[in-house]
Amino acid sequence: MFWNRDDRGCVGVGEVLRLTFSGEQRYLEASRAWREIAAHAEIDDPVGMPGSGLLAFGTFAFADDSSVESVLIVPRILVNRHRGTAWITEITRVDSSQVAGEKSVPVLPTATDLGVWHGVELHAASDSVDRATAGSKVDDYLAGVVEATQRIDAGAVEKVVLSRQIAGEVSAGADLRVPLDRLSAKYLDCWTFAVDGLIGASPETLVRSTGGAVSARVLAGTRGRHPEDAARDRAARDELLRSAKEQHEHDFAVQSVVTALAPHVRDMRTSDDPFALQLPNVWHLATDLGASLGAETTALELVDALHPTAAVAGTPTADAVELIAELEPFDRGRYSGAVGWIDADGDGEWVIALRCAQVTEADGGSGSRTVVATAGGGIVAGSDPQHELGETVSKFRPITEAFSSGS
Ligand SMILES: C=C(O[C@H]1C=CC=C(C(=O)O)[C@@H]1O)C(=O)O
Repeated sequence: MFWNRDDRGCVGVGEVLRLTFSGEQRYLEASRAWREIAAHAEIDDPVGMPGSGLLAFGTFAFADDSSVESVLIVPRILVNRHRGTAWITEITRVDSSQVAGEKSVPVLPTATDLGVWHGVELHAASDSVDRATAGSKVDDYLAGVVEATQRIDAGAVEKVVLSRQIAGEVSAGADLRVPLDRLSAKYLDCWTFAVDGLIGASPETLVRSTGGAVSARVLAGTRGRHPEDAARDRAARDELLRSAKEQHEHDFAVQSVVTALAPHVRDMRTSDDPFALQLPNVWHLATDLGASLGAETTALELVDALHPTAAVAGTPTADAVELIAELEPFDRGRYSGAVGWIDADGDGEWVIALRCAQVTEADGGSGSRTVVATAGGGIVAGSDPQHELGETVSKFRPITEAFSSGS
């Protein structure tokens, strides 16, 4: 397991506890279960930093009725760093499955060079391929966008986020630290993560809650980057900042976060106007939000209040979620759900699982693993299907490049 942004993050090794959740109450059930575990844990934490002591990583499904399970995983060993400070945490489980007096031997990870990587091309499904296992079809996506704009014109929703999938196979023995290393080296403004096979680098902080301070970064509104042509790149950024359509789409996302957080926080403040966040693959309209935690609320309870924001579902939320279920021909799984960590105080950092891929367990026979990446975008009145398709291509880039055979 891996969680890192620039000079802050941690690696989790092994697994002492795995809790699974599903259904509408998954975030709240996870929060309740975690409170219970934390209350009974004996913790020796001389570090006292965000993420020190007992911690669980989690990845949650987007949809209430997803067949993909949501998990909290407590690693056996945690290796953390926070700027200039680094520490190791060992977690053991003392219950009936462990004999009294039994000694658990810490297995510290040893540094090894990055291993074999042959690369994988991720593709949308063609007519002849089963879309459940090999991505969705581009034509289905384009038809979905057309249908969505018609529904918007008819007043069914104001905004809906539609996504599509691409897929590929990584060969047996492939070292998944290679794509992770590439993501983390390139996407410095993003949280790079690997939790239960979900690998990605997300720029969107759903919520961070540490020591009573709450923050979020809301993103919606996108333009592809043109790093090879500085003038064109600047023009794309300026056009994004001026676009009434993108500002409108962004406002929905900010409003959904402000409304959901308001009952749980005090002194909420946001940046005045959206700013242009520069990532290696795209420009995004971004709004940063800060607040103080109002009552004793865990980070997972805040996630429950926030999910799904208009950046990944739409407006109004319930109608948008229904339309997504109707127009997307696949289960999103953990894409656009929350991924992050929670500690024994209930503090945590959760990002929206974007720019990511789910890697399956190795196949028993061939040893290969399937990689399914998902990306989407907000559809509002006047959205153009080809433009939206291009936007998904830009949003897939972190994953297609990280998993490619190139260096
Ligand atoms: C839904 C995705 O991005 C969201 C986050 C930022 C910008 C978005 C947009 O401009 O549509 C999306 O709301 C995705 O990356 O799959």
